[in-house]
Amino acid sequence: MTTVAVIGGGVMGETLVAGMLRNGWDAGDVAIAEKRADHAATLRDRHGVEVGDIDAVVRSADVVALVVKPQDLPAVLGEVAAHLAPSALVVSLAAGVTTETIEAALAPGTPVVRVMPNTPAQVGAGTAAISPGAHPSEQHLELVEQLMAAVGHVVRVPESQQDAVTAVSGSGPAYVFLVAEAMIEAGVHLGLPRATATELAVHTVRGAATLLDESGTHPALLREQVTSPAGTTAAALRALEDHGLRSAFLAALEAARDRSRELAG
Ligand SMILES: NC(=O)C1=CN([C@@H]2O[C@H](COP(=O)(O)OP(=O)(O)OC[C@H]3O[C@@H](n4cnc5c(N)ncnc54)[C@H](OP(=O)(O)O)[C@@H]3O)[C@@H](O)[C@H]2O)C=CC1
Ligand SMILES: O=C(O)[C@@H]1CCC=N1
Repeated sequence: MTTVAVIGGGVMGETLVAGMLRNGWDAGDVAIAEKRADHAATLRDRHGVEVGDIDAVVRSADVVALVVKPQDLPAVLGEVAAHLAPSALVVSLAAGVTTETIEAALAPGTPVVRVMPNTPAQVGAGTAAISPGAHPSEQHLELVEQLMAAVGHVVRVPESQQDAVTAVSGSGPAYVFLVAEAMIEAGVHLGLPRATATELAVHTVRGAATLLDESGTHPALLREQVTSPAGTTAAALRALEDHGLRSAFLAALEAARDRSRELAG
C-alpha cells in the first residue's frame, strides 16, 4: 500500500487525512507532521495515525503532501528535502507556490504535483484541480487523483491556470458562505426569526447548487426560470445589479488571482 505523510495538520491537512481514512486508507499508511503540540495530540486521538516530526514521517513515505501555509513552505521544504525517499512523490496544496519553486528545493528529478483543493472536502464534496510539474508520470497523476478523490471531485488543469482556479474554487466557498450569511442577515432585517432565516438560506443554497449540478443547465437559464415578469425576483436582481454585484465578483476574483501570484514569492 502507498504510504502518505501529510505535513501540516491544520484545516486542509486534517480534512485530507479524514477523507482518506473514510475512503478505506489504512491508518497505518498515513502519518502527519504538525507543529502545534496540543493539536498533534488531538490529531493522534481523532484519527489514530502516527503524528511525528517531519524527518520521521517523511523518511518512510511514498507520497509527501505539503499542507502548510505558503509562508511556511520554504522552511518545510528544507526539512523535507533532507529526508525524502529517492522515489517519493511530492504533492503541494499550498496556494500560489509553483512546482518550479518546489522542484528547485528538492533533489533533481523529484516528481511534484500542485493541487488546489477547497474546504467542502470536509464533507466529501471538495473540488480539487491538479497540475504536474516537470517530472510526474501518468501513474503519479493517477495516484494524486485517487488521493484527492477521497475528498471530492478532481480535475486536471495546466499549472498556468492555477491562480485563476484558486480564485474560483479554492477561495470560492467563502463567497458562497458570505452570500448565505448576507441572506440570513437580510431575512432577520425583514422580520424573520434568525433560526428560520438560517434554515431557509441554507436549504436554498443547497437546493440551488444541486439543481445547477444535476440539471446541467446554464445558471442564467435557471435564474430566468425564477424571474417572473415584473415580479419579486426581477426587483431583487435589479437591486443587486444596481449595487454592482457582477463587477464586485470580477474585482474579487482578480484580487484573489493576484494574491495567489504574489504568494508564489
Ligand atoms: N483552508 C483552505 O480553504 C485552503 C487552503 N489551501 C492551502 O492549504 C495550506 C494549508 O492551509 P490551512 O490548512 O488552511 O492552514 P492551517 O494554518 O490551518 O494549517 C497549517 C498547519 O501546518 C502547521 N505547520 C506550520 N509549519 C509546520 C511545520 N514546520 N511542521 C509541521 N506543521 C507545520 C501549522 O501550525 P501553526 O499554526 O503552529 O503554524 C498549521 O497547524 C495553505 O498553503 C493553503 O494555501 C488551499 C486551498 C484551500
Ligand atoms: O485563502 C487562502 O489563501 C487559501 C487558498 C484558497 C483558500 N484558502
